[in-house]
Amino acid sequence: MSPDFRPSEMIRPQRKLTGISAILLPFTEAGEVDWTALQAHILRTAETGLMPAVNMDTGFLNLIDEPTKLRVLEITREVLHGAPFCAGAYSADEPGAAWCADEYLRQMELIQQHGGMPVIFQSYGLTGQAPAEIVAAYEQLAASCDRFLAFELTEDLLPFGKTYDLETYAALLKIPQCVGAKHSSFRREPEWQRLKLRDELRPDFKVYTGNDLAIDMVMYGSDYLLGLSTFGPDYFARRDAYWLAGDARFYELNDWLQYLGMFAFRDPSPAYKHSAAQFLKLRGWIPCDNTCPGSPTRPDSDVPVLAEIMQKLDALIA
Ligand SMILES: N[C@@H](CC=O)C(=O)O
Repeated sequence: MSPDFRPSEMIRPQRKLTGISAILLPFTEAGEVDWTALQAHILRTAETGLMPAVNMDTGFLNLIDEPTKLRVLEITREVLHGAPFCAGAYSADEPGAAWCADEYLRQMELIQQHGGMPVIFQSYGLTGQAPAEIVAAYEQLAASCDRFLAFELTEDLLPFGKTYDLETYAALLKIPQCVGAKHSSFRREPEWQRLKLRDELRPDFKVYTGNDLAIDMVMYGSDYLLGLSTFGPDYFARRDAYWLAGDARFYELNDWLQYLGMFAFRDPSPAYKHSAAQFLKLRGWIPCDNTCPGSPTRPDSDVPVLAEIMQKLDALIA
């Protein structure tokens, strides 16, 4: 395993990208989940060719209760009619908690029963362990399913997130059921290192960038599982088509999507979910831009900025 790499030599032109989109859970004026809008957004996302990922950070997985999680899975199964999707498996806990395999296994079973592929959402109990124990935890979960995705999340978004050391990542690559991993450190270098390691050890393994601040990581060999794509699965689908075709229009579309990402994921970054609601309301896709109770908000003064970006993006895909 070598940490040496030249990003310019890693560029993979005209590659078919796999896009997974972490779906925003929309809310009504009364602070309830807007199930109708959720259903429409899952369907809209799948119709663009992106795979929906529900019950992720963008779906407020650590804030919603069990019946809500379950209803999200039911609606996703109903609306997709067998089309593939991913969903976060998570064991809610507190700092200092012990690893709780049983709850993860239960969540994974539920996701699979609904036709989804589990994404192992981190928790204090998982990431608070020593590296060897973290690997053993993933191996334990792997025994219960055919396919799952691992997920490294930045602490900027959730306090129990963790970026593993490269040895731990290499051990994940050796778990056959772990078919990919979302990398959301929000830094390029560890993702380039993971791509290099992937190419050396297991070329079929998917590195999904979760870096909403560097969505061009797809140029270097990453696929993506982004929250930003929930703002505009249609924009992302077009960008990906341009990359596959070697069309120069990829770059300007990517630039404007990145401007949207930089704006929406600025400090405090967890408020990006409110930005997403503001943007989806501007698009006419949800009737209310309330975010999940308990989640941080953006000011109303963001809306004209988002509107300008939306107009530019709409023009670019017209
Ligand atoms: N969009 C992600 C968070 C950022 O990487 C998610 O929903 O999990």
